[in-house]
Amino acid sequence: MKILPARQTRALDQATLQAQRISSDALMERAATACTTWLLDELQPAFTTPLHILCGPGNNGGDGLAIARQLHAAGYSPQIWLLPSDRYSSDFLLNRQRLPPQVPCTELSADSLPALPAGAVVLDALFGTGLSRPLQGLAARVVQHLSQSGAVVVAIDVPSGLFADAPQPADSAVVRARYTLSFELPKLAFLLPQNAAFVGEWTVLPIGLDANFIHNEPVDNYFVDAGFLRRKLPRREKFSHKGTFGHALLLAGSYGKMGAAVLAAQACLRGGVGLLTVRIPAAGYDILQISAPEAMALPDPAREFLTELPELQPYAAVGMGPGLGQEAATAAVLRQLLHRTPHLPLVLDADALNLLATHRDLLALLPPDSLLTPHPKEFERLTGEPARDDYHRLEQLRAFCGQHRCYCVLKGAYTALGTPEGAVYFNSTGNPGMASGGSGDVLTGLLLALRADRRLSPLDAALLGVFAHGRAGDLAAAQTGEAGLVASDLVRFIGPALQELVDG
Ligand SMILES: NC(=O)C1=CN([C@@H]2O[C@H](COP(=O)(O)OP(=O)(O)OC[C@H]3O[C@@H](n4cnc5c(N)ncnc54)[C@H](O)[C@@H]3O)[C@@H](O)[C@H]2O)[C@H](O)CC1
Ligand SMILES: [K+]
Repeated sequence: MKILPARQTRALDQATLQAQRISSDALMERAATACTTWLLDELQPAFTTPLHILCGPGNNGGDGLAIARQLHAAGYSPQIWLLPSDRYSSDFLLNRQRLPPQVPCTELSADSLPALPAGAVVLDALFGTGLSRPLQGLAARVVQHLSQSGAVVVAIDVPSGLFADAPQPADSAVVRARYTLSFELPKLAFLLPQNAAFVGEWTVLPIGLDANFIHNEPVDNYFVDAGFLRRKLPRREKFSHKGTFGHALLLAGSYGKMGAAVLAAQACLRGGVGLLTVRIPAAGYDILQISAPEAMALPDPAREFLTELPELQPYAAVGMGPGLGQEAATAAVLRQLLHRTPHLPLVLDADALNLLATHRDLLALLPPDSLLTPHPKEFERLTGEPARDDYHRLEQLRAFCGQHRCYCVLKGAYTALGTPEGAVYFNSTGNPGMASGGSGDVLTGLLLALRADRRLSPLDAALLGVFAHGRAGDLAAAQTGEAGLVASDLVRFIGPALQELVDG
């Protein structure tokens, strides 16, 4: 799915009205119907649950008024609270008129705020994508009042006070929603950790906005769900052989961290690689042969860490990083690798990234389309500059990928894949159970397998790998629970996760 900024969202509204020859209030009615349906189907409030709807002066408030009318028609007794303004949108006014007289409608003021018992449901329809400045005065006071209550807050389109695609000043008043119901496409703000406490659980409700417009509109950000990846992973043809899927080389492990090499190797094998050779320090030889018998072991002359780069001629892709350590001799191996692989697909992770950050001249040697997989701390070391906030980090990601012509997987909830062209793809799979040691090693191995597969573009390999890794985590957590999930469980579910992508 594309992620549209607020400005393009308004253009999308207009395009929809023209393409479908409908009035703006008809579109508002659709949006309200989608919200009402969600409330009745998912939240299922009792008829006795106190239901308050806070309405601002624009179309977000108009949505709230239309939802109130629909809830009233369904037998509920919503109470409306209006934020006074000197200007109301025309669809707000129209829906104000359409409101049955039985629905109580009160103007908010500092002395007149709704009493909100714990368990009350509050729909926040104060401000949506039209928010142009931080909330102040009465609106901020209402938000504060809401935060202090134990009410279940459902934000309509966006939690009021939250900018849909830009940071707001620290300490701004923003509604803390339990649920956010957004229309058609997700907002960038929903995908950033700094906004998690405001957005809560978010859902996108389809309201039939113009698909043509969405298709043609250029954007910088994408949300990657299963539909987005449909048919990107080709099935394995009957007459395919191991050459089709490539021979990968993995450089990994050091004394005490041989497990990282094992996990990455197992993930690469489960990722469908044709052949895998693993370069490990000599002390890792038995460990690897026993725990990943399908892989060939190519031990380094040194016992505890890597000191020599093997011949690269046989390989379709090279991965380096898991469990490496940061010895000077290993840094020299990375240097040789970068010098000798101007065209080989590379996947770099963990200590390979830390070595890049401490030997910064190496960054200039990265072959185009290299794939880097840092977590935020490693990414900060790579850029050399702490991010001011999540939006700044995204700008750093775009700049870094553009400057080094690389793909960069910034790991976290909604892992963000940056591309050399400046796009960012947010992943939709995965769960907090994956925030534990070894998960990253598994991702590296899986990505290495997909980069060795000559049928896939660098972008598709990265998108598919990140998605399947998270999906494997979701499948595993269904059995182990989140706390009990360990990286080896991810390995077991890579196969099923990839198969789902093939089967669509
Ligand atoms: N996107 C869709 O498909 C649809 C969206 N709908 C809803 O419409 C809103 C956007 O409506 P809009 O009228 O443009 O903006 P708002 O309601 O968010 O409010 C604008 C209103 O408020 C003033 N304002 C802005 N910031 C502040 C502030 N900090 N303090 C006070 N006042 C402020 C501004 O000047 C305007 O007057 C969208 O989110 C959806 O909920 C449609 O219903 C249909 C489809
Ligand atoms: K809102």
